Amino acid sequence: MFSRSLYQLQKVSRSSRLYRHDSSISSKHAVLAAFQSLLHNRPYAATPQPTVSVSSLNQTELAKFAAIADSWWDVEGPFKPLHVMNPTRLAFLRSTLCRYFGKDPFSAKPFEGLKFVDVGCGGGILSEPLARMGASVTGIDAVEKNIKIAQLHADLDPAASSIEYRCTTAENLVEEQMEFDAVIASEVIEHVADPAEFCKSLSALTVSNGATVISTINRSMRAYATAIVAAEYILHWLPKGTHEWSSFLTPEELVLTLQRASISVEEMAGFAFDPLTGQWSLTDDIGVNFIAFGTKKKSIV
Ligand SMILES: C[S@@+](CC[C@H](N)C(=O)[O-])C[C@H]1O[C@@H](n2cnc3c(N)ncnc32)[C@H](O)[C@@H]1O
Ligand SMILES: [Mg+2]
Repeated sequence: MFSRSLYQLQKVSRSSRLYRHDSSISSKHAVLAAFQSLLHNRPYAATPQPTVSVSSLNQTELAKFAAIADSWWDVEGPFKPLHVMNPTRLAFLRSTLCRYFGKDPFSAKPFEGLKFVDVGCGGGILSEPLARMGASVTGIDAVEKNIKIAQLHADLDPAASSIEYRCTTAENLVEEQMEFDAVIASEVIEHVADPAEFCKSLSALTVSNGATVISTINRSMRAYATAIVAAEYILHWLPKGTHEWSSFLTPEELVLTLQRASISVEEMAGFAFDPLTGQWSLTDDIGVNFIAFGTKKKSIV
């Protein structure tokens, strides 16, 4: 019910601005720069040749998380939306990953025997339940304070204390030649310096025939109205300035970016918030918050 065929997504992508042809773009780097400038709504300059960033770090974004790191486990604090969204994203992860890896979704530890990395894990809100579901979890974050808080919290629960937390980046783990059955980056890609390079790192960390899962916010007018204006300025769920609308990716852009990084998106779902119950649920509507499940097939390059 929640799946969308890649064919449908590609059809949408073909009509999107990512496919516009510019004859002044000749080299691979220039194409990448043009692609990035389109993603960020920044003007594209053909010369001089840009240096391709190898770091996913955006220091301004990291400072925002460092400033509120003490509140990761305050369920009424600035990370409340992540706490409330947790059961819904876990339902998607349980269903897609169990189906893909041939695991029983109804067992107590459905992810037993699987190695996951939670990239941009923050205080470990997602890493902990994944570990309790049996996965061998590595949680990484670029902010040292986040990792310290994640470690302290995980130490309170023997079922979560197996998580290996490290203050590092996806690209550093690639250099260490680490690989995982599933690479998960939830609510992170909208905060990185270079989404295309970030996706390449996530792909490199994914074992051949493994899975990559990304959740983020759509660059839609509805997302501007709800995820920024309502959540930050009216309801004060998040500190003002948490999100930059221009840093969001549309689902079509995410699919294309992952495809260029050898990850084929096979399933997508939206998250819908019900203001009456205060709960999130999975939906076909990917207009605001959405999550994509992809796989790394040997044949795609
Ligand atoms: C919105 S939080 C999401 C936390 C966690 N994934 C969750 O959903 O509960 C984004 C996190 O990504 C981290 N982050 C941002 N850019 C990063 C990067 N380039 N590499 C690693 N972590 C990064 C931030 O420090 C922050 O903890
Ligand atoms: Mg975010």
